[in-house]
Amino acid sequence: MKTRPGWTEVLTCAEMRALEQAAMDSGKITGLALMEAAGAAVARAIQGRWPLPGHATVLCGPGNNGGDGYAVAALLARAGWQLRVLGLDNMPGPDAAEMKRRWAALGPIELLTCDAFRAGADSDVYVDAIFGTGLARPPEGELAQIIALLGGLGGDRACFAQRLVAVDCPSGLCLDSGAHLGRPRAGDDRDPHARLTVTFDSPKPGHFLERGPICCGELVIADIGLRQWRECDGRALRPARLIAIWPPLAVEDCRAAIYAPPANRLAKQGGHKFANGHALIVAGPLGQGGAARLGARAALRIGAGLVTLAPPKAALIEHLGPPDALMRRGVDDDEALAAMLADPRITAVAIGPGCGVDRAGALLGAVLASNRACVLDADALTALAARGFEGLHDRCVLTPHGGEFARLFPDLDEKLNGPPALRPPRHGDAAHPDPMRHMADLHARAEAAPQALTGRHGPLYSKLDAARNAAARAGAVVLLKGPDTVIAAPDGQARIHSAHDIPWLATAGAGDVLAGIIAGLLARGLPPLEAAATGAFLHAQAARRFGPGLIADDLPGQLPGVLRDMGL
Ligand SMILES: NC(=O)C1=CN([C@@H]2O[C@H](COP(=O)(O)OP(=O)(O)OC[C@H]3O[C@@H](n4cnc5c(N)ncnc54)[C@H](O)[C@@H]3O)[C@@H](O)[C@H]2O)[C@@H](O)CC1
Ligand SMILES: Nc1ncnc2c1ncn2[C@@H]1O[C@H](COP(=O)(O)OP(=O)(O)O)[C@@H](O)[C@H]1O
Ligand SMILES: [K+]
Repeated sequence: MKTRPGWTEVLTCAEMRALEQAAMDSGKITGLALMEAAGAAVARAIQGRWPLPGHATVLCGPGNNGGDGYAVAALLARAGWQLRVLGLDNMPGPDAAEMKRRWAALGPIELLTCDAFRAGADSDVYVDAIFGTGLARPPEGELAQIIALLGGLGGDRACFAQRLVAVDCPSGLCLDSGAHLGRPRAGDDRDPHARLTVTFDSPKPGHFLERGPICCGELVIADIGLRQWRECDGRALRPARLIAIWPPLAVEDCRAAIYAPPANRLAKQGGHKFANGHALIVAGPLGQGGAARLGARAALRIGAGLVTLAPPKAALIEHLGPPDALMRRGVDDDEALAAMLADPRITAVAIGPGCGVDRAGALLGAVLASNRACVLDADALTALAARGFEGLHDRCVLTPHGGEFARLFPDLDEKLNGPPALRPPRHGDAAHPDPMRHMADLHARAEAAPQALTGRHGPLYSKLDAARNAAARAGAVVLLKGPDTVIAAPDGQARIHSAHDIPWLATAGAGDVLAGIIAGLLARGLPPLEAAATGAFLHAQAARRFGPGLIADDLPGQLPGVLRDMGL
């Protein structure tokens, strides 16, 4: 999946509806104008990729997504394309009905059935405008079969994949979760794969989560004129609570995050190496030191002023090799660790990689009691699951992969990975009687009670819901790994980092490097959410820069190049 560069605010489907409604209720823009803008954006995207007019088949569903489809058909026809339009005989809302009427003045509408779809001549482009953000339950009957046909059922998926343009999303995809309603969460062969997906105003979580990046193809985010309703005196009306960071965070964001002098005690240290913080990486017993060394090397490379590796004394001998910049100090028990952490110049701790569950369990109390910014990974997470969350605080970053997440939050994992249960619609999911007020309410509620918004979700429980619930329960930042890494803070703020483009990052030890990068950034004084999000991004950039064949040892060495590429 490709998107335009820069960080991008993400809106849930309910928030998108509220925004659209607020704009329309202002009286300054109509729903029809928004739909015209949406149709024009899709037509432009098609013409940009297929410059010569050809044959297009447009499949229009029962709602406004279908309305967009009729608008696209009319624009392409006027540009010289040969159109075949299939639609339903329902009565859509007024804007979609107007678009349908406008198309009907230009050409016929065949009934959208499997037989009709199959019977038609081959097209250069297929436009999927069946369902968008309004999908509320699994597609059934004819429409489900047509969606399966688009997915290549009974034929060659490639037959459509390169020619399928999705309006907002490939139909059947839930744009709040990235899963397909009514189908296995892991996906199957019937998921339509688009070459191109054009979405409006902002991406939705489902474009980045689970099956979304695989099924959406290239993602185009089209401005349809809603910006001014998201801003008030230059401020976002709604705080940026959910941000996607794929591909690059804007370089400026990254620069600010990494090199702006942190407004904390570190600044008092002037240009001294301590101004860049001191990270302590706890290591494990003899023969298991590699993971912690990977993390320590990464913490050094990302710019922590000092990094100390702390194995048991008996294992010090294992760490005699490079890097020479790394300091080593034996730490045998919690008392020794507490004594070490009495030094206020140690600004962050990472514990877990290669630590051993028993040692991690024995040392965890001292780490948490020190109240330091810390990363809890690997064995520390297993120990935490056994010990309970007491002592966690809002400067802790937990970095579980799926298995560790299941140990820590079994009920949330069950909701995420168990049989999908559709939720009933909730307050705020439907149009609000006073949408302008509704947007202002969203803003106020987010500031006053941050958890209020995190309960707003789509029909399926998503990875975003799971990470947010976990962070709220733990009272710490949770970074839930995977090709779609979700980072959530206890106050409901979240980031999604999509790494679907770098499957080679899933290699032994990559997580240890990530823990080290985050520890290094925490040591430098970044707030936990930013350290985790920026760390996930830089980690992935290192993997992108190296390319296939990557082993975890290669990642720290790529970091200077990553920073240089960003002009840092
Ligand atoms: N929200 C916005 O700001 C804009 C939305 N636009 C378009 O409008 C779309 C959303 O429109 P709608 O809310 O009408 O939703 P959709 O067009 O996605 O479809 C929902 C319609 O299908 C029905 N439906 C839902 N699940 C179904 C199922 N499983 N089987 C059969 N029928 C089902 C619903 O009752 C509703 O009528 C967006 O995806 C986008 O394409 C654009 O026109 C521009 C602006
Ligand atoms: N399919 C994938 N594509 C890209 N990145 C992935 C994929 N699966 C996992 N990752 C990333 O690879 C890293 C693996 O970390 P982890 O599971 O802790 O491995 P380890 O314990 O071996 O270090 C994480 O950063 C994770 O987000
Ligand atoms: K669609």
